Amino acid sequence: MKITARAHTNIALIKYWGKRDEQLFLPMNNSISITLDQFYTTTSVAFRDDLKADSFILNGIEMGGHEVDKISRFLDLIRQTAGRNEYAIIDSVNNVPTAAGFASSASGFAALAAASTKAIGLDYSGSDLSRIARFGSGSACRSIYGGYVEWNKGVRVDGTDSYAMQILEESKWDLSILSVMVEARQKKVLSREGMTHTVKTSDFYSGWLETIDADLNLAREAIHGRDFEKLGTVLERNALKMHATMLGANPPFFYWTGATLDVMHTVQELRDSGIQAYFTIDAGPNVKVICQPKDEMAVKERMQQIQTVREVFVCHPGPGVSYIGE
Ligand SMILES: O=C(O)C[C@@](O)(CF)CCOP(=O)(O)OP(=O)(O)O
Repeated sequence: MKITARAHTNIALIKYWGKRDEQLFLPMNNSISITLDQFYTTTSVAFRDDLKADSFILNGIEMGGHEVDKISRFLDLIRQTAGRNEYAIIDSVNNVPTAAGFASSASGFAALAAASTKAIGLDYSGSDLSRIARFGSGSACRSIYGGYVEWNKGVRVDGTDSYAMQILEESKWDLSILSVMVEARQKKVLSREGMTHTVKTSDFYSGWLETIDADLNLAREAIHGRDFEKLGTVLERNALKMHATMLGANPPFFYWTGATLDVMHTVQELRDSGIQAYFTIDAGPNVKVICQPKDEMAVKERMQQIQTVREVFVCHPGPGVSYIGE
């Protein structure tokens, strides 16, 4: 039976940057994110006993090699959990503008986890689904829920207590998340490699871990209190500290380009002019600018005036995973 699921991508406000267990995808620290309304992946899965291997169609193109292997490794876990051995046909469509440079692994693996568990007969939801989506990509475990989400790192060695929970549903606090796309220049260091290298070599990584609980507490208080200035201040500082750990790695590395800095300076100029806007940056040169809906138009127009900005996509808090059709 074919099952279709949809999951939306998320942006971390307090970052996941480093694993304590690479095999079990167990993070060093908790992270907090917002699920976005505009960017999502829709994935259909059908297990069939007449297939000789998994097949993976992404945006209408049959994938091969590394892409299929990644999916099959994840499906092996699903098959093992269900005690089944059939192969599957996976058909995935990313509603993420390619220019957006968004890591669609979070929405991709959350949608795949939801569709494949249901298709194989596992009735997973909530924490069960978040826990198994984590094995696809850490940040995917947060996309199971909508709105404001926290991934609890867990303390158990086997990772059974490492999964995400919703802090506040999407309809309870509307914010504007502007995805500001700039020219990508250098080869992207994937976040998985980047965080592994940082944990292993960065002189600044211990400072990151020492200050993360204070950041998490401030972010939780800000979300519960709908305190935008408090949330913006902590999320911008947290992103800068994450990127600082990379500068302390050996060899150092960084994702920013001149255009990234153009956006960062402009956001700070907006604040100097009285408009509350804050930025966060992940494993790439693009910047996400967060503001209140009342300032969205002014902030978007200012971003579009920056010569080195290619495009600006506007998002708001979005929903958790859902099933479509069947
Ligand atoms: O999203 C965040 O908290 C912060 C980051 O985006 C910063 F770049 C990392 C996301 O890492 P992910 O792709 O989930 O890694 P995986 O577990 O190795 O697949």
